[in-house]
Amino acid sequence: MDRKMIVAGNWKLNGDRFLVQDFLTGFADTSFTKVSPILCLPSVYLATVQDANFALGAQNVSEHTSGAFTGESSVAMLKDVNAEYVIIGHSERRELYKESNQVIAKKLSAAIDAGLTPIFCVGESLETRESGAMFDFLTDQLLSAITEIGIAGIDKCIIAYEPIWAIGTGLTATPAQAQEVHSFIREFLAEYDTDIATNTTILYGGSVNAASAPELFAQQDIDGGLVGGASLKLKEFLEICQAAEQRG
Ligand SMILES: O=C[C@H](O)COP(=O)(O)O
Repeated sequence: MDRKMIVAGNWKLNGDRFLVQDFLTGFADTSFTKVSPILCLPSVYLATVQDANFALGAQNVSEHTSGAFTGESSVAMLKDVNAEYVIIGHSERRELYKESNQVIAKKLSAAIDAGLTPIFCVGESLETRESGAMFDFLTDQLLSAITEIGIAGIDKCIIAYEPIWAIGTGLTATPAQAQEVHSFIREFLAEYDTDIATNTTILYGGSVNAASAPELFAQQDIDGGLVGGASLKLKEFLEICQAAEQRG
């Protein structure tokens, strides 16, 4: 098995340059060896980060390379400002900006072609879970990506399972609920390639905090977290990284 633990913070539309500076200072003396911390900042702050003890990610990217697409950033632009990762398919992008599985697949393709690592998000609503259609829904999300980028493309992604009902609600999936879906995702990938299934990093996201992280990260198929609200609090985010370091 070749999976490194990852803790990725997603600041969403939060933070300012002072908070960026606090994180640069707060991480300066850290020396994580088993976990890779990533911060997905609002894109305007990416270029302000130098010599960080964490990797940089963006929260979105255009599927287009250039042109009349007001407000968008291309993969090349993100690379220009040293982003190595980009969140693609977050449920907020799917819901609020109507990003379809097809558009998300094209974004994955653009990112991979440029050498950016996508953090590819999948996850169901409570309604879908309770209707019994959860695994079919997740299969559709995964399948549309594989159709575009192939299983070799998935090998270049980090997958994040984020049940929509657990995002920003304080309702964390239980470790068993999260493990069940992570295991399902790995089994789904194994139908294509067992090595890729074994080696793909799958993060859990949805109200992860310092208290819930150790038990979540102890699950066999959970390789870290995609952390929203708690990634804005330096001390707590460091504690979450530490929990992943101890599991790793
Ligand atoms: O990208 C992060 C997720 O949406 C989780 O956010 P949250 O930790 O605030 O629930």
